[in-house]
Amino acid sequence: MADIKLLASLPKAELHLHIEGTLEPTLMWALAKKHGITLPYNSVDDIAKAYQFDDLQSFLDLYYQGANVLRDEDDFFQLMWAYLLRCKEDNVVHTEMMIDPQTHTSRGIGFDVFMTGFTRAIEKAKNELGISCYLILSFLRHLSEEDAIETLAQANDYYEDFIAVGLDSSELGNPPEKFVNVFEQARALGFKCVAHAGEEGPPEYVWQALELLKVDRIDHGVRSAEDPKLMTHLAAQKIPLTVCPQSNLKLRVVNDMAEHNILKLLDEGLLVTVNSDDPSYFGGYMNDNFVALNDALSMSDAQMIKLAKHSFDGSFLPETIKQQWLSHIDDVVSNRVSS
Ligand code: HPA
Ligand SMILES: [Zn+2]
Repeated sequence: MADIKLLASLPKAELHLHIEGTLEPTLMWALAKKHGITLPYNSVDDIAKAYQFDDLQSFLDLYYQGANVLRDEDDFFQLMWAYLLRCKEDNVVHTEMMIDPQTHTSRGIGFDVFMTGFTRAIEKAKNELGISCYLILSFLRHLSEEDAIETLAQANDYYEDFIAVGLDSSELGNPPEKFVNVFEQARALGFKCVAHAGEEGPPEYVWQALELLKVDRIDHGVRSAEDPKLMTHLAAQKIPLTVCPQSNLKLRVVNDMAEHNILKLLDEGLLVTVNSDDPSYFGGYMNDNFVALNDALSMSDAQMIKLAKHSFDGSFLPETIKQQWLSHIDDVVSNRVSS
């Protein structure tokens, strides 16, 4: 069983986080009141109680409904700032966050509104909390590729604020091959690429994300374990998998945390990382996910340290910065051993 005091002392990066999924019931309630929006809940407690899901789609329905309270620049600032304060608590020093622009543009809220709020909070976090942030423009895969292409064009004035493009929402029936052209355009513009694959979808979707979308990492990817050839490929190419344990449990990708395969993937040499996905909806932020794994699977200190190191290895940070954080982790570990 890993030492939880060690967890707090390890710097970590978060690589799979949807900013709209950090909307806590208290903020949702306050923003609904501010904008005169009627929610289908009677209290803040009622909101939290509604977060029981059967699968990905049942979650997405509430997630898009919740995002409807985000209306003005300050709402987006508050959302981002609250998450970055939580990062500080968990010793998350770097975060690469997905934004779903179509969730907002489809409601008539433009990039000028949400990007201004988000970047104001990010700048404040850089200065006051010492946290670095990258943004990932994520396309909603239940919508058409034309819609994704239009969204990429609309982001034109904000390209320098994004490091990558991503692909999220309803996976089954919306395979990566649907988005070949928009990912090709994004790569030509210099963006890194990520995609959700192998969460509910089969290993074939992970292959498509790698071979057709040419992604730099896979979000989730836990179903890769069903394909030995894919496992060998992921290990050999050091493709990061951004795994989200509490999300997998809440969305019934696994039936029991004790059945989660992340440590098996780790021990088989894959570059797996721990992430919170949509922490407000799934019951925990970064360290909560580590604790849930540790409680169910009793990870070793060595596994915990490796997962923290992988979070930087799998990030889009420049090599020099990655190395600084990796040696920082070595220092934390050796000080602990010697004290
Ligand atoms: O885990 C997820 N999967 C797919 N789409 C999402 N959008 C937010 N979270 C998720
Ligand atoms: Zn996700």
